[in-house]
Amino acid sequence: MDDFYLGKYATGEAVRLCFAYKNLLAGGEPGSGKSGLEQTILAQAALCVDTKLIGFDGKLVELMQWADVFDVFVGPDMRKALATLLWVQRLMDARYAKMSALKLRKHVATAADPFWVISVDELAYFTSVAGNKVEQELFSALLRDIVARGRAAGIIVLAMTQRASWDIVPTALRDLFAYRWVGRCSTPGSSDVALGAGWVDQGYNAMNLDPAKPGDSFLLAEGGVPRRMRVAWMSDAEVAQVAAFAAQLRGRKTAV
Ligand SMILES: Nc1ncnc2c1ncn2[C@@H]1O[C@H](COP(=O)(O)OP(=O)(O)OP(=O)(O)O)[C@@H](O)[C@H]1O
Repeated sequence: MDDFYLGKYATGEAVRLCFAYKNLLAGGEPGSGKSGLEQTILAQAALCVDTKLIGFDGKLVELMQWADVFDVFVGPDMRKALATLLWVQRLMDARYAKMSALKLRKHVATAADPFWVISVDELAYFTSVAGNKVEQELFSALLRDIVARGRAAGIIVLAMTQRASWDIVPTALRDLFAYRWVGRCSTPGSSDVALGAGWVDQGYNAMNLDPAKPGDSFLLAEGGVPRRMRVAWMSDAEVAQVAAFAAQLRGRKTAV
């Protein structure tokens, strides 16, 4: 989980990020390249033997190719979504109890006690479309708790959203993400919601990204300054090949 390749900075350097103990928020209008980013990350996480994966896919489109790789897959099913987050919260609490007993500040991931990567696509589906208001609020509260406390316990959240707006990504949630990525947005406000307030005024405005270049984006990594980048792209056939190999690696299915 410590050296993932995501694409190239505008300067030509490779974008490499450590995902151990780091969460990522990705926002951008439809077609801006969020799925490309998500697939690139999942393709690498799926090949890590000390990592388990949970996919939330309200649209049943983006993550279906990883269905045989996910340890838990949640489609458009709010009850399963909530049950899954409650299970993750219990796992997190149990890990904290163990860490506290062993006087450890971080969970040490092993194949037997791995990292859990939770990919949520699309955040707004579970917080404002599916289920009723009480369920949506519970989903938001559980996810916020997991993003806030999960890192040290080896639980990593990747949250994707087309709707980078304050109601979907409140500041208190956004600020918990060490990594923030924004693809093209239709308003400067959305750009700031994803990256952080004030970046548009400093010239980092995702509304100015070229809509003809999906994957063109800004990446803010841990308190730095956003950097322009282009996400690497994997075709459906390439994703299918990696997914089949990862499934085989995980003892699920024979690779094609
Ligand atoms: N990094 C990239 N390089 C080249 N082409 C890309 C890249 N990212 C996306 N594309 C192209 O743009 C299309 C839309 O991208 P993608 O599905 O990733 O957008 P999205 O933001 O996830 O959209 P939605 O919110 O509708 O799911 C892709 O099908 C692909 O053709």
